[in-house]
Amino acid sequence: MTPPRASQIPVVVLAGFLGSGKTTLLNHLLRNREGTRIGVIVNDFGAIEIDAMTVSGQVGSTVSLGNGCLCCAVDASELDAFLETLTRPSARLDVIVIEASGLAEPQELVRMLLASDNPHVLYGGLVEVVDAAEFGRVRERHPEIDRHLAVADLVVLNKTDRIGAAEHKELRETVTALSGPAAVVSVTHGRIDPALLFDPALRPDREEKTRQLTFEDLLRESERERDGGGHAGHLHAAYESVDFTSDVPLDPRRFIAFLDSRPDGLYRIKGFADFGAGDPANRYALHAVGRFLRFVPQPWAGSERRLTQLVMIGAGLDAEALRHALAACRADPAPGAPAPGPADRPDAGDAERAMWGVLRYVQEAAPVSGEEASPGA
Ligand SMILES: Nc1nc2c(ncn2[C@@H]2O[C@H](COP(=O)(O)OP(=O)(O)OP(=O)(O)O)[C@@H](O)[C@H]2O)c(=O)[nH]1
Repeated sequence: MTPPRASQIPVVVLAGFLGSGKTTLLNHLLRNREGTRIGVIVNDFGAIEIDAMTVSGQVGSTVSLGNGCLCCAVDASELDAFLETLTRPSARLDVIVIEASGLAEPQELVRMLLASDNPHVLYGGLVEVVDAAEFGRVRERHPEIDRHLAVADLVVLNKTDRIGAAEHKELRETVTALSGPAAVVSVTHGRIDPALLFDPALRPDREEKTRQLTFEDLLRESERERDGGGHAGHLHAAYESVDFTSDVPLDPRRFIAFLDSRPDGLYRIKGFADFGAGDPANRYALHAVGRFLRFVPQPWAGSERRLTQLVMIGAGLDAEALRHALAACRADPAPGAPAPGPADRPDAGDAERAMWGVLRYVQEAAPVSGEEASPGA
């Protein structure tokens, strides 16, 4: 039997004004993808499978950006057609990035993605790249940048090498105020940590140890040399990752209240939640990016240890406060009980009602590869 692949693929929208550094960031992701297969849709209306691009060594020049505007020129059905191709199991992609034209209204693209009826598409966030050195001038010419920042899930303040510390501080304050709850990371040359956008692939066919040096490795090597031999240490400087594990089930109402008021800067949450008596048969896979939240119930395996395991990724997170807030979401044991057990659980009706808040965000799992229509069509 073929091992099931992820049934839903995150689709990330990469936006930003002309010259802000979108292509640079995309190339950086391609060079540091660690086996993750990335599909890219660019606004010359082509869908490019990235493995072919990296192998050819033409990453930068192959992504020729047309003059068109993706969200105007590609109507919903065309975008759906590209996504349909790229989300097919045969493409074996782990993440798809749509690079929006410098002039595109990114919120249109986000709306199209959220409205897509392709069951394999999972919204992966809106990343807005900002040219730190040009922000003031761009804002004068294009006041709509405020609107773009307001809807972004992650703001990448790029080209910070071109401004001084005081200007940087002031700019961060302005951008943070405009972007509300979005995480803001400062970088040079688009070097965000790829883990902000996608997880390293856990691919069964990945030849991890024995593989040959690839072109991608060479590109990365030469980039390091250019940076003065330092390893890509700044990669990890820009974000924090906080994990939380509990063997006491979560109280669904408290957990939803936590999610509804999650702190600014928290860009992604992923993992699994155990709601105990709320749904003893399933764990709930959780995917949150920016303000977007989705649960997918998945049956517990018989022997599986019932745990809640969450990873939170963002910028400027207060790890202690987050863990504390999550600990407070745990279901209370019954008074006097030494440890929670089946007898302590609330009555079934109340437990079910408590799940209503969670069920608002539930999407049934998409079929896995074996159930798909033939891909070659
Ligand atoms: N100094 C400096 N230059 C950068 C940085 N990031 C990108 N650049 C340069 O900025 C220019 C524009 O970068 P691109 O990645 O092409 O920007 P883009 O947003 O894709 O541009 P469009 O396709 O025109 O919208 C290129 O010459 C990059 O080499 C940075 O952090 N610092």
